[in-house]
Amino acid sequence: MSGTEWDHLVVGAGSAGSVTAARLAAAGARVLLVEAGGEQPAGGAESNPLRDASRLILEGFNWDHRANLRSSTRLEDLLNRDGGSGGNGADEGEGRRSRALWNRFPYQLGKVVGGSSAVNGAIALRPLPRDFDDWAARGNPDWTWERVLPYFRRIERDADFPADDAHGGHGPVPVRRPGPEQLHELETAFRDECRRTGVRDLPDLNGGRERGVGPVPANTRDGERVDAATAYLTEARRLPDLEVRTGCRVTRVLFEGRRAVGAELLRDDGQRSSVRAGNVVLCAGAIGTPVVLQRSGVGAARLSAALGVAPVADLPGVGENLADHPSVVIWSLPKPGVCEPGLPWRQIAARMPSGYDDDTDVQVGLLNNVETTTIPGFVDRLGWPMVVGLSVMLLRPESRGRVFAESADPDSSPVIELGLGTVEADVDRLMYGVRRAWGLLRAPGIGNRLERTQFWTDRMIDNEVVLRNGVRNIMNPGWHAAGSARMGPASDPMSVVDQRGRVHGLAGLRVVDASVFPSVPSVPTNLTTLMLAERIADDAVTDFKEGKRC
Ligand SMILES: Cc1cc2nc3c(=O)[nH]c(=O)nc-3n(C[C@H](O)[C@H](O)[C@H](O)COP(=O)(O)OP(=O)(O)OC[C@H]3O[C@@H](n4cnc5c(N)ncnc54)[C@H](O)[C@@H]3O)c2cc1C
Repeated sequence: MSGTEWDHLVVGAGSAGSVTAARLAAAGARVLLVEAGGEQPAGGAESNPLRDASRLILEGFNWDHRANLRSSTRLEDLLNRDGGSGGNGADEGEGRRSRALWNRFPYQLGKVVGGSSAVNGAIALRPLPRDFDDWAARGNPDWTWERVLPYFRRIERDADFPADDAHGGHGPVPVRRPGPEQLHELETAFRDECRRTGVRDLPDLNGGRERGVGPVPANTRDGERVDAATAYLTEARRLPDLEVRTGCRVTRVLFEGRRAVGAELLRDDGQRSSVRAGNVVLCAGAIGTPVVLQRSGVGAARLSAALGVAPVADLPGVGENLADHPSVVIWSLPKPGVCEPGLPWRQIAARMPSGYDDDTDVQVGLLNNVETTTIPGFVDRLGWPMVVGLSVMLLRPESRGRVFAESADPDSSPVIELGLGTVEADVDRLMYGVRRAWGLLRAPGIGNRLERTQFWTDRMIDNEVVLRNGVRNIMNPGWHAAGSARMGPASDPMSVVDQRGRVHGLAGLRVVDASVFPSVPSVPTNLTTLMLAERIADDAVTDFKEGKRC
């Protein structure tokens, strides 16, 4: 290894990496931020498609990951293969059978400066206080609602509830909700029908209260997405000691004994190199981070052996406990003239009990003005140019999946198994939620504005068996991968990092991204990731100022 020794090497310039690198660099640390994707196109919405918050960005700036929505025996096949070391297990023996079960879902996370925050739906929802009760109950008492609230306030510049005890008014991320006059006729009808069926108004879905229907907060300015890099890195990149290196992947972390000392890099042009750093901070996301760890020998010892990499730490939780929010969307064709291209697509949502029990367990949201050409392959599946969806998202799924490297080759794809619906109660709750959403859809204010609905009929909704099968086969993830290197006490054998993001049993290595969530919160995951990064960055800055390595 040669060249500069950095104070911090931050891996991945997504939601967490942007915050972490900016905060460390502002504190005077020499920071190298390495990002596998490229820079964003310069300029506003005319030249930079990533600014357009009226749609998801699923092509051009993404990892081309494929996910299995269920689970398979593929990991067991790999581990049990005789003398296996780093091959492609799915083509052999048992693996062939598991491949037959393979259900490939495009899982296009962000691969660009800004990461997934640059391609996402720009929904800026905070979790519920009970989400953090759960984090604390899993051995993380420093992560209660009271303790994380100041960090949410630090992030936000809330235009609707500016700077009070519960909201932030001066942070780098603008948060804004549509006013009643900005709602589309379908959105007003959705809100009215929710009210009529007993769901009360909740003007602030971020205020900590659970139930209610209200406008969806978004991290947008004048309709343009404000991603984490725009919010945090624009200023920070003017600092002399922050270097952002794009088109460059970290293939593995380098260790001296049990201390991380740097990483191996692979540029898009194939050039390999290595860098040294006092601290390595993995912010490669809930898919990227566990795979880098596994290829570095940090993970289940049996997996290190199967991959043929030297074991550094036996941490079986690396890659396990992967969670995402399953959802079912009921798609309809609007009557001519009801919807318009380019209008906002997700402005109103309701948190409510599905009816499975009395728990507030689903979010039902209206997806409006959705141009099917903006989602790869969608127009072919639906055949309609413009659609309206009622989406039912399960807030706190119990099902878990996993992600693992099948080969030490950094060019091989990770195996992603989301395990959706592997716990039956998740399917049950979604079934009840779909019934609830169907009732809303059939209300005259909404139903009269729709031409027809895809797939579902009254008879199917009424039939228990048909509904269960439909839900099981139609449920999709939300691209909210989390939990695959979870935070928890060292006494929990499946936890990977402590409450300050430090990897158990190792020095010089932190994980700061959605992979360390102890459980997936009741909302899409961006704001929670930013909060987590703000909080751990505080610790990292304190260590740096005291001259300590982590
Ligand atoms: C399509 C989509 C829609 C979503 N919609 C919403 C929404 O509306 N609201 C919401 O709250 N959340 C949403 N999310 C989820 C949210 O954006 C993510 O949870 C959040 O951005 C995760 O942040 P992260 O820092 O953990 O990972 P990311 O932001 O994904 O950052 C990881 C970064 O690391 C880079 N990387 C990976 N591996 C390497 C490597 N080996 N070397 C170097 N760099 C590497 C990646 O390219 C990426 O830039 C959505 C996500 C997607 C993909």
